Amino acid sequence: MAIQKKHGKGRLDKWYKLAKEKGYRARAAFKLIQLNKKYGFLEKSKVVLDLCAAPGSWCQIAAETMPANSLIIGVDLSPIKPIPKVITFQSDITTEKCRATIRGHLKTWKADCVLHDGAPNVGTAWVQDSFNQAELVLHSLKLATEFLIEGGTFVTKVFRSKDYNPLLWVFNQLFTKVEATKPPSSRNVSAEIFVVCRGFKAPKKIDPRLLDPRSVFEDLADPTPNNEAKVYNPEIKKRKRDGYEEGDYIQFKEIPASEFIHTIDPIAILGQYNKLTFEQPANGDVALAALDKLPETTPEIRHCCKDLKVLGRKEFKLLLKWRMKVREIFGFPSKKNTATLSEEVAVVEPMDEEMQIQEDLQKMKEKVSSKKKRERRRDNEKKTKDIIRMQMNMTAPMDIGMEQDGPRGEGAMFKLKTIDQAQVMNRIAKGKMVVVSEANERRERERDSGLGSSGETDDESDEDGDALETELDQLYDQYRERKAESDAKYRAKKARQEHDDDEWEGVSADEKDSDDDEELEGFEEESSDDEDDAEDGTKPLITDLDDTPSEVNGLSKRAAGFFKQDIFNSIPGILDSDGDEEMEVEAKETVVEAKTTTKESKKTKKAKAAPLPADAEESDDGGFEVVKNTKNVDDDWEDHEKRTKDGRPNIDIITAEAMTLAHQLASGEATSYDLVDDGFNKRAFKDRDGLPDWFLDDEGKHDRPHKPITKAAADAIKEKLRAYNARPIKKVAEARARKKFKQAQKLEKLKKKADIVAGDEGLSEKDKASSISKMIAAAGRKKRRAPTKVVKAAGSNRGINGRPRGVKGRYKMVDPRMKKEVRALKRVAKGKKR
Ligand SMILES: C[S@@+](CC[C@H](N)C(=O)[O-])C[C@H]1O[C@@H](n2cnc3c(N)ncnc32)[C@H](O)[C@@H]1O
Repeated sequence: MAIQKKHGKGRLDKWYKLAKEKGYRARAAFKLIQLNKKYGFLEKSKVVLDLCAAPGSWCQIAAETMPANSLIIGVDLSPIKPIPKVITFQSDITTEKCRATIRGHLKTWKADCVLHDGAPNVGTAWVQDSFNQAELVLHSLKLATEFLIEGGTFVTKVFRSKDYNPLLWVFNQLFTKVEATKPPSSRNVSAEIFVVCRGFKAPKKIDPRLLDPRSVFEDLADPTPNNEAKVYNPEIKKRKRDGYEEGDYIQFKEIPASEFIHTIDPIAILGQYNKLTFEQPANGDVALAALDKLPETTPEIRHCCKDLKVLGRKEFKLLLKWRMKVREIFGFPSKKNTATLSEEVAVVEPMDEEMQIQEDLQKMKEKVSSKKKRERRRDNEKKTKDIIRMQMNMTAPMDIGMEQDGPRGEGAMFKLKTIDQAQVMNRIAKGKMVVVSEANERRERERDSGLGSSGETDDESDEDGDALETELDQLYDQYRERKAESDAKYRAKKARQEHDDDEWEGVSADEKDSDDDEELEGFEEESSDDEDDAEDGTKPLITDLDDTPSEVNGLSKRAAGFFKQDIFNSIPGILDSDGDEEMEVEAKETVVEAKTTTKESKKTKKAKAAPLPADAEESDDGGFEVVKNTKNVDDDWEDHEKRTKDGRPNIDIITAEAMTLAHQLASGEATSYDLVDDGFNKRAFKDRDGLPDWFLDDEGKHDRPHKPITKAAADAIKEKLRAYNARPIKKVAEARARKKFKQAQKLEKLKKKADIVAGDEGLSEKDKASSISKMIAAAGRKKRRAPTKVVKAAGSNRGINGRPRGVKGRYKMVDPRMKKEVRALKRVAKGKKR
């Protein structure tokens, strides 16, 4: 029997349990049941030969299904425990002895059906096994051709490997109908498939080559594996249900790091293996030892080598660069070497002067253009970094480009303008990371054109690295895209991210639309988008900055911006708010945004919801419209909440923070305005656009204001919780109450009876006292339960389910066996011996 992990995942599935229940020796029984259900070969057969039959579940099914007095012969390498109506013996089906034994059992009969469910023992040494599955199938087919009757059926298990097609071809030569099928009980992860060959042609002579593994399987030589495709195009990688690839049975593969240096296809190694090892083999590896000692083999490199499957593009690049360096040190041919070599070998003919000048000119031109491109790339990278920094609140938008334009940042605005021409600022204003991908795209285009980073550089040593990077970037991107196609989790994550982005854009529907447009339209068409935006009234960030007058009411631009916040609107004299509608609109949006993002501000507003409307309506011009908006949003969800009779929201205070807040409000220590103010904290206005989820999740844990709590509030909450916990469970409380009620009823009855006895004039005082005490004693006595009736499970009561006829009250069914068992148990308990 094949060695299988007894408790492996999925091993104890429903078929396994069903087989146990039904008394079949293996879950494989269901495979034959299902195959037979589809093709119905067993019912028609009188003689069946089961090759590789241990432990014998197929024989069991055959014995169950075939007509009475059928002949069933089972053979296996492993012994098979006797099965009624089945002849079994132990033998190797590939041997002559086995063939002779079968012949002996069959005598002159022919088999109607030959079954084969064999699998070479799959253990650690399966690879070394002399017979692989396909060969075993061919051996079983050989026996089938010898013992099958004309028109008979051959059922075999085949593994979907490169040998599958040749096998099918052979079957088709010998049978009229060949069908491959996978019964439902066969595990999806298993590469096995069953081929049912019907209508044996029984040719008088069979070409021996048809049954010779060498000639059958040699035709399809292993195609050269495309390892690069395996790494970057996983869609052509076989799925797990097809089993392991031929000759590739190990999941965890490691290879000496020296091999990685040696190989001409390093990407293949990175894609195929899990680990690059520095461990010395038994017979020693000088190259590996040298590699291990090289200073270039840094701890980081070693770390990367430990698990190749978790590496990203950066680490792959690192390893490839390391390989190149080491190859140079070892003197292996590299691109550089080859170039110099070919230069040396090539016979250089002297050029005439004009050609020389032209060539120099061309070279200079190329140099200049590549330099420009490099600079542009650097600029883009810089900008991308700046934008990310800005989005992470590490820098203000005004700082962008300052480093490039000198300490005073005079040219910063011009730099921003340059960005604006490319509609970058628009996107920044919308809080998208498109800019980043745009920069990437541009870089991509540069690479595609064969220039950019892969072009010539001043520094020769960069050249190889850049080319490598470009190539790797492209391959890695392809790889990720393909992975995304096959990886549902990744797709879902990506979709979620995109969805999140949309939600952010959703602050204004127009923005969303225009964004969608942007994605559809090309880069050059984007200027029209800008115009649309301007029409929509959504001003790009750069225009806002320019539009702000340098002095407002004698305040500087920044100071004016600060005092334009809503909070100062109600204070007369700070800023003339006339004509500042735009700023108000912006402020409103910001508040709504802050509300949606910050749970804290939500909570605060929830607590404060009731008194707000009055305040909000009080002043129209003081920027309280913002609060009005807020209220509307709050109302939506508050309507769903329960309210008390006086219309106030029914809020259960369950945290110490909320209790402190409530206490402060009640005692007048804090006002509702303070709560609103608290909502406008530094965290409320954080721009979280484009930040990775993991970062936001982590930040979310700590990035919220910690409200102070008072000891009294904490004690109050504790007390509240204690009271909650002290409450008994409803059912227990009900039972207790019922018991109490019954007792009270009993007492009442007793009192009445005692009164009657006491009022009886015919009784002496002594008699009265004794009868009352008797009554009390009787009431205190527990009612005796009616004894359990013992019913013998015999006669009409034998094997019945439920209450026997004519028996009321508690009963117990007994049978003679049970009596004996109970007695025996008692004896054992007493320590007696029979
Ligand atoms: C999956 S099990 C068969 C299960 C069987 N059909 C049942 O229903 O119980 C595969 C069997 O093939 C047997 N086998 C493998 N190579 C064999 C060989 N050369 N000759 C005979 N049996 C072999 C193994 O011993 C193993 O018991």
